[in-house]
Amino acid sequence: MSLLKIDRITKRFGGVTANENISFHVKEGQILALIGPNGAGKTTCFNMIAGVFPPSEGKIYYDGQDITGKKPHELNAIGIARTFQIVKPLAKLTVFDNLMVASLAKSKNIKEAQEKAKEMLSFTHLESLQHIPAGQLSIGNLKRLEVARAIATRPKLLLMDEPMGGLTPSEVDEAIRLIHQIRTNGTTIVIIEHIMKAVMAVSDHIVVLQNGVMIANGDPKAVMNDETVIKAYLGDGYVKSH
Ligand SMILES: Nc1ncnc2c1ncn2[C@@H]1O[C@H](COP(=O)(O)OP(=O)(O)OP(=O)(O)O)[C@@H](O)[C@H]1O
Repeated sequence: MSLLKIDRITKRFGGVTANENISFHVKEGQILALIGPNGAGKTTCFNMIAGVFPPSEGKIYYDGQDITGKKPHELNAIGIARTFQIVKPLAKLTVFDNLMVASLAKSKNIKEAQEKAKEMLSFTHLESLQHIPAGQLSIGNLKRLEVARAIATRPKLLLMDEPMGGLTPSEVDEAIRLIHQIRTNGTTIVIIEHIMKAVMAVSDHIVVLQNGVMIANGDPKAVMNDETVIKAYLGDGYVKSH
């Protein structure tokens, strides 16, 4: 069953058409990667799903419900969470308190929120850093905190905007493991990512955008071997996988 269905969405900013007539769906329990060159329209598409702004045309359905034009807090309440490309923690609060703030957004029960915050610390391997102000974390740990904050609200659908940007190769491997674990725990994921190794390691399905238009949509191997995708995105030096 589809958890998320994007139905012919278009977004115009004045004279710029950032997304044009885009349709795809994400099955429950799957990971869909949204890829494409800089300026392709990936973040615009995310912003519409996350309720930052509505599409100019088209509809978005979540769990069978029309959510077009709903606000981020309304979407959060029905199980949609998001991580940002530029991570913005509450810099002066400790790692633990950042997770408390996130947990309390869902449950007003302090004990329950503390339990959830501890569970998220352990899940993202941040226990040893829990008393440190979030502003002092490395990029890798900040990205982990960002994921922990998003999943503390127990989402059914998690939108991840470039979770691996700026990570070292071993941190990328760690992030891949974390994403698999989140999916195993029952969360469906849509991820924007530029690191192709990570995209291939996590995704069940890939959608490729270029200049606001969807140029491919399908199984990762088939998409990566598609001539249009290779030309548009991967470059002539890319070697097909078989
Ligand atoms: N708020 C806005 N107002 C005007 N134009 C915008 C706005 N947001 C995005 N655009 C334009 O829409 C197009 C798509 O941008 P978008 O940020 O969605 O691409 P992207 O694929 O996420 O790129 P990147 O990989 O660099 O983050 C670009 O031409 C961008 O300049």
